[in-house]
Amino acid sequence: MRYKLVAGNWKMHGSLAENQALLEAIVPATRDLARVDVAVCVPFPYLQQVRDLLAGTHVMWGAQDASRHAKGAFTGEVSADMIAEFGARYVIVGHSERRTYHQESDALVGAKCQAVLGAGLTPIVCVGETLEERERGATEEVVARQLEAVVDAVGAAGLSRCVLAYEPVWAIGTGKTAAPEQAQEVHAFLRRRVAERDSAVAEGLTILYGGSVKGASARALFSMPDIDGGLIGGASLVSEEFVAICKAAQA
Ligand SMILES: O=C[C@H](O)COP(=O)(O)O
Repeated sequence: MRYKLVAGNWKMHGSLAENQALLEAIVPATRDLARVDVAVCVPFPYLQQVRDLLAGTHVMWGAQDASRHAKGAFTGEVSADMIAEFGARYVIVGHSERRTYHQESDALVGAKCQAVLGAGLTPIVCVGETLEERERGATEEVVARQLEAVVDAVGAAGLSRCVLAYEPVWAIGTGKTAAPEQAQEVHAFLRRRVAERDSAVAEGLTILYGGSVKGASARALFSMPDIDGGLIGGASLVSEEFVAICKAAQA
């Protein structure tokens, strides 16, 4: 049986003082959960602080993006190796905010995924449809295309070292959580698509749901057979909410 994973995506939020207070609340409150992994993905400048605060604790941590390049004249870019040097575990790749605001293509997301795996880190690869795409019945086509770009880049063996996150764009930061059955349908579809390549990889693949998850909505989502936890935005900045979500993920 797959473990659950609850990963906070702080996005562009935080300060040294706020991060410390948040982590000091989250660490003890999530210490003894059964079969739940907990992680936070933080802005680059806070990697060192988070490493120091989380050293020796059960809470894992990571970044929110990485360059496709290993090194070179790429002003403003941060390589996966640099992130790995801090001792990170995860890097979010292909979040819809990067696809939309930074024009990241499916091919670039695949290349970034490859770079992250090459650094020995675990990519949390995001896929998801816009409202317009859902309304015209293109959800499966869109997430399949996004998934295939990753599999083309890293193969089924590479995918087995990734976490997948289904994040319907219309549910991100809007307060409109997908209904558990609605999310389950897409998660099951994604797992079936992976199974067409490799059934063992599909069975072992952790697929998170992201999009306005709150303490109150988490348990119903996480009780679905193909939903293995959550990628949490806004609620990961509020310790009581994030802890409630982590508790809802317990077996
Ligand atoms: O990565 C997290 C997702 O974008 C979800 O964000 P949200 O929980 O604020 O809707």
